[in-house]
Amino acid sequence: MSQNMSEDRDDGGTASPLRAGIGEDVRKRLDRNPMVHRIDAPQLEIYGRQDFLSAEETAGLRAMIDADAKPSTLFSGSANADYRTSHSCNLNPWDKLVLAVSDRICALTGLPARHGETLQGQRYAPGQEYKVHCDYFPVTASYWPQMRTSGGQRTWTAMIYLSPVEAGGETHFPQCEFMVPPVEGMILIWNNMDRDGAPNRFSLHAARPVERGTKYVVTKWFRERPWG
Ligand SMILES: O=C(O)CCC(=O)C(=O)O
Ligand SMILES: [Fe+2]
Repeated sequence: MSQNMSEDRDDGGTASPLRAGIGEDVRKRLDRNPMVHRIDAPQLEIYGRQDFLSAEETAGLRAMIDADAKPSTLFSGSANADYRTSHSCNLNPWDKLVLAVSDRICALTGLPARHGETLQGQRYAPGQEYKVHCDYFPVTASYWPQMRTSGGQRTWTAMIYLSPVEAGGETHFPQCEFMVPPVEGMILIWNNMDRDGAPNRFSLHAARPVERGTKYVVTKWFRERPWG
């Protein structure tokens, strides 16, 4: 393999001033927002904010998910029957509510709208889960060259809980030894990169199986460059 090819392939997997700068900008912005609290995890930048959406907004998004959700696939497109057992869908980016929620996420984080992927909705019935994974792209994946030219690496993830869950359904960060129980209307925001802008293995996470109730979330993944 030529030097050039290996540089191409490794671009998303190494330290990067661009990604480090994005991390710092968002961190500074969230740190000075009194409504936002930093979750105490020394190896991971992760924040929460309660009441990010109203009950009317969460109900509206749940209805959109119920109308469109299909069995979830993995990013790789692989049919992995028991890895991600939820139902999911991309939400219509031109819908008024979806636009308002996306704009609010961008205002909170300071991240540009054009770096954000389409808001994705997800629903978990009892027993359904999303096993441990990282949201950033592995540069060894077959789809990486395509991702690299369509916005590059994923940096921050913003996820909003749209329903209370009676039992189970926590978002678990096993490398950091904590989990977040779903609270309707709360947004969780974390940086998938470390301080140097390299993929952070401490961002590994899972959606634990729902035990009782139904869990709904929306997720927005942000790229290091404009997406598309
Ligand atoms: O549902 C959750 O708690 C986590 C979802 C998730 O990991 C994702 O959408 O990338
Ligand atoms: Fe995830």
